[in-house]
Amino acid sequence: MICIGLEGTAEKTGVGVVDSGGTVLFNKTIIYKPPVQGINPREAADHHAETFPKLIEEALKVIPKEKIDLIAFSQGPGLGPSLRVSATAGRALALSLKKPIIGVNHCVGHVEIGKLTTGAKDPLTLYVSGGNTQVLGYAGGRYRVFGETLDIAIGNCLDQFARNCGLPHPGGVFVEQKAKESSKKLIKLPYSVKGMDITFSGLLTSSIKAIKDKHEKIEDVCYSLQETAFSMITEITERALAHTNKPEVMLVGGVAANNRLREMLSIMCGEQNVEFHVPEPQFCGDNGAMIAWLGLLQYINGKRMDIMDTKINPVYRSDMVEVNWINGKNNYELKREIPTHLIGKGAEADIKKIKYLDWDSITKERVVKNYRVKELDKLIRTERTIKESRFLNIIKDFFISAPFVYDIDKKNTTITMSYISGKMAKEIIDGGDLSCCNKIGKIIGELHKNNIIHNDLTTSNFMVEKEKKGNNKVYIIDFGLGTYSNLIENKAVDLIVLKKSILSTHFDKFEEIWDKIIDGYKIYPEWEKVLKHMEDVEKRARYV
Ligand SMILES: C[C@@H](O)[C@H](NC(=O)OP(=O)(O)OC[C@H]1O[C@@H](n2cnc3c(N)ncnc32)[C@H](O)[C@@H]1O)C(=O)O
Ligand SMILES: Nc1ncnc2c1ncn2[C@@H]1O[C@H](COP(=O)(O)OP(=O)(O)OP(=O)(O)O)[C@@H](O)[C@H]1O
Ligand SMILES: [Fe+2]
Repeated sequence: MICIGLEGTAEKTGVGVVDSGGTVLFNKTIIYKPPVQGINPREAADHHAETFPKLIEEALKVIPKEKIDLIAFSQGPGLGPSLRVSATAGRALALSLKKPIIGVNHCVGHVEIGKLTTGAKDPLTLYVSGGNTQVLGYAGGRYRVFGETLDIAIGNCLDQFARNCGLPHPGGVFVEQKAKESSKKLIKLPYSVKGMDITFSGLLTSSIKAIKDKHEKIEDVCYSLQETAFSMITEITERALAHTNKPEVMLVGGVAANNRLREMLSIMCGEQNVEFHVPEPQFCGDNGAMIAWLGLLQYINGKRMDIMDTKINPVYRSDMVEVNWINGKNNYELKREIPTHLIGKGAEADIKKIKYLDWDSITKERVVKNYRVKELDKLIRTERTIKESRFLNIIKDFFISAPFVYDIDKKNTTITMSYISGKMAKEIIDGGDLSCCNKIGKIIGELHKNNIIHNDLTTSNFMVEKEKKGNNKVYIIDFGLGTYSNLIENKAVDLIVLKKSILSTHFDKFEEIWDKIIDGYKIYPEWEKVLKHMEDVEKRARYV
């Protein structure tokens, strides 16, 4: 079976032809370059209208039209005017060739072409492009979003920065070039990570200010912007890896072309002992082959679409797609392995069990992250070690259960603390016992009452110990990203980070878990305000 795929979600027009054996028979992309300002959606759509007929004709010269069995097009997400042209081109082609049509999700297309061309089987995928920044992994019939940007995409950040500084489009390419010419002076820019999620708008504003107000050299700002932004995305990928224990990482999307980002991820994967995959450049950015391949996967496994179903969807999320082409709970049973001398290995730290005096204890050592430049790495590890030990001490005043800090070694960024003999809440919940959820909510309510924001709330950061009476004692751990704030906004984001991690990890029991957590959270008198504000933040962001 042979499928022709039409890609036109933004400013690139792509046509690809793929057969059901996974051979790419044709793949060509033409990019519309806006003259000065950013992409004008109408002009991009005009570009598609002009370019699709030419590219389709070219493809059909290589693969005669009689051999085409299926037409696939990118249904979303993307810019409305662009999507409408690609859908119209798809429908016209399907009618004229009298063949079936299928609309596919662009983001999942990136993942599937990546798997096809790299051989990755069950990767945690970092998808970085002009419109999206997501950490995706397959679980229970869908690609789950473990982490994502809470504001703009990384590619958009690089493009907007470039535009503001007079560099051409696509900005990412020119930022990479300029960064190479830098004397490697690292300018301090906001490093904003919230658990497995991330934000870029503060980083964008500060980078532009560094040029315009502080008159820093553009090469040094490009270098610092790359080092900061890519360290942030590598960190959230590593955190999602520690959370999911996937055995492979794959990098896809237009920004995957960046050599420094590839280098960082490859170093991180080496240190986590998991495989790293990245497709060849033609399959990193938007392309027609990815649309054709995903169309084939869905069609062969029984998905059918009427013309009526081919309406575009500009906010089509990756986790909305029902995956009908992967069998079983997980298609690949291998898991990331933690070295035997450790009891835990998170995104930041190695956890070892030791005896301190006579007590069962652990050391949490924030190990050197070789993917980050040394000065940034040292700063982050030191800051977080100090913060974590402070918060662990402070919260004792509020009767919140957490490990006792016995010792801090700032030089080696290591904290010695009491050992909690229980299991992670994640495992307990996975086992069907939700009795810890209410207490989790209470702990968060107590923190927020005292204006403490955790910033990494996941079910891996709560531990549950069974007490003799059969009760559960719930502990909170891992305060390295914590901050003080009385802003409802920050409390809302704290809960959104938790909500999204539960949606991706405990998707089949989400409602039940969330209701119990919110029930507990109601000990915080302003809970209603926070929940209301969560809705506003969710509406404002692109992820709903
Ligand atoms: C929805 C869809 O239209 C959108 N597509 C998209 O963003 O095009 P894509 O080809 O995947 O990525 C383009 C982005 O990739 C960046 N880019 C390209 N080469 C780069 C490089 N060497 N370094 C950094 N960024 C680079 C560009 O600056 C631009 O922001 C998406 O996938 O989100
Ligand atoms: N005091 C403790 N007692 C027992 N086990 C612990 C303790 N602290 C941490 N662990 C185990 O080690 C794992 C990793 O710890 P922690 O979350 O503090 O590390 P991290 O590197 O900061 O994680 P993250 O990936 O969230 O950044 C925990 O999920 C837990 O299983
Ligand atoms: Fe894309």
